[in-house]
Amino acid sequence: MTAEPLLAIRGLRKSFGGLQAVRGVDLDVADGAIVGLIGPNGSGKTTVLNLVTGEIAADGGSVRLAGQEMIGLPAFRVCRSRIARTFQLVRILPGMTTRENVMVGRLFGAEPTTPARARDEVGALLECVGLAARADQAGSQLTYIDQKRVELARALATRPRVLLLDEWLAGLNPSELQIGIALIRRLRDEGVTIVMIEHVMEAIRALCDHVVVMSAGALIASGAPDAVLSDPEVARVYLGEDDA
Ligand SMILES: Nc1ncnc2c1ncn2[C@@H]1O[C@H](COP(=O)(O)OP(=O)(O)OP(=O)(O)O)[C@@H](O)[C@H]1O
Repeated sequence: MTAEPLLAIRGLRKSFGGLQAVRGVDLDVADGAIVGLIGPNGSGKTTVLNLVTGEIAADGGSVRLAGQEMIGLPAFRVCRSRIARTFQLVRILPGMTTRENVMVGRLFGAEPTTPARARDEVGALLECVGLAARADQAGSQLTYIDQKRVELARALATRPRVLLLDEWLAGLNPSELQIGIALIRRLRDEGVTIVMIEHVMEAIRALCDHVVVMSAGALIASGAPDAVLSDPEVARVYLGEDDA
């Protein structure tokens, strides 16, 4: 752990009408860590990501990346500040090819470059996520899993320091899951700090240095994966809501 966390979330709040979706969340993410964000459906996990990335406006609180405040910035500025994400329900550009989708990240993220250079550079990312053979295929023709790979490559193309994954491993078969786990580990080893929302506990145990649990908009537990996943209160919120 470094003295200053790379990402420091304090008192983050968001209500939708009368529903308090996020009620005062504090979270430190150390540089180089993989942090797991778990909890039952509707507990507020994706809303935290939406607040961090500027996709929706917070009611209160602070999100600092290396000391720089993100709250109040539009989403594209958060991205250029080096926070990137994938979406729970994939959002690729279906009329563009795989390569063009990833180029969008390179052209509009941090340190944007020319289209010609972006075209050359994204080749390595397509290779990294296993999409080199489908570089020129239309996004609309890709399988769901390949669309998830496109989203990951596009996020990486923006050159993030912090990568937020929203159930990126969901829906993978057992061998794809092992490949996905190895890929996330490799990204961390290459210097990307990762926060991952995930229901696949095998992946949480395999990857995370630290796990935090949300229930009804609040953090109810945090710590090392084995300790958190054996916490009776954590089991209760999952099993009680039939949601593990
Ligand atoms: N834009 C919105 N407008 C109204 N309510 C919302 C909005 N976004 C989220 N919510 C509500 O806020 C609560 C938290 O939702 P959120 O998607 O953050 O949960 P989650 O923990 O990510 O769940 P899941 O695991 O199902 O993705 C839910 O009750 C949800 O219906």
